[in-house]
Amino acid sequence: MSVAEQTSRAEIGPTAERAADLSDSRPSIQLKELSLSYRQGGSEFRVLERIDLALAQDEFVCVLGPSGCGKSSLLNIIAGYLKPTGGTVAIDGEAHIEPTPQVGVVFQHANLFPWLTVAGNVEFGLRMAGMSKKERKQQAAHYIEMVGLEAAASRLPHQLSGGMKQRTALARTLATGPRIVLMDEPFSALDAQTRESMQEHVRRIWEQTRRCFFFITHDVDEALLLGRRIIVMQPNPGRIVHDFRNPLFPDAETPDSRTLRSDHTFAELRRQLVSLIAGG
Ligand SMILES: Nc1ncnc2c1ncn2[C@@H]1O[C@H](COP(=O)(O)OP(=O)(O)OP(=O)(O)O)[C@@H](O)[C@H]1O
Repeated sequence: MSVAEQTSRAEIGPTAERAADLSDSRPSIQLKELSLSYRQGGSEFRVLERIDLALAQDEFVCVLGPSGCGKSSLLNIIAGYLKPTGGTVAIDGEAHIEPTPQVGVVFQHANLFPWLTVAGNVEFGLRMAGMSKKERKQQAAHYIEMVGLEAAASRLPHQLSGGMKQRTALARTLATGPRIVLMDEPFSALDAQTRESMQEHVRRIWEQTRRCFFFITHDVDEALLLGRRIIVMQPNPGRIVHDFRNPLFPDAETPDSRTLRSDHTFAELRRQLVSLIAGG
């Protein structure tokens, strides 16, 4: 590849070049003119303003932005936990206003039931949904295997490492069959080595499931290594300032982290993203 080609590949385009518009897949989740404000004293504090976003059913989207730009608020609205002040959220054209099994969430902390084993935690939502014992055991075993925890299925949460707890949380969320999986900085409490291994797990799981993953992170490297599409937000009020396809994934192939990091464009994309997040 020529230097000119490498440079253009590393250029982050303007917001106008919406990644969603370039997508072949039909949108699964659609946010239109979304806004969120809180009343503080006598005045209004605008957290999110005019967010328009279409998420396709098989995308891996990473959301980056400085602290306080409204990333978690946006995720909580998509999850149905928070009601926007304005605008709409729709799943397959249907208004989405409250939590539904179609939207799964993985938080920074796994929040497992301490009295249930890994298998018990993964089965819990399935039991609540009325699935038969045999079926939910099979379903849970499938997802426990997917996250690589077969050998730990009968352990209690206090017998698990941080990474294992997060893998259990991911299996629990995936087992309920959501259309979209929202993840709010799921690896930020983990050490660097565990974090890298979790990134490989998530990348492989996305490959296998091809569901929409909406992944919030503060870590530019993490976004570049995982996100096929990257969204950058800015605060005051929180809005999307960039939304682009990650040029490190030019096709359907999913190279591993080492290959991606050694790509000529990785460092340049990283530099541009750090500058964008800093408001450059
Ligand atoms: N219940 C609330 N009342 C008033 N302001 C709130 C409330 N919840 C959030 N905010 C404000 O909304 C803004 C966005 O918060 P949010 O947690 O969504 O940001 P964030 O980008 O996820 O931040 P971080 O990266 O630090 O987690 C912040 O300024 C926060 O103080």
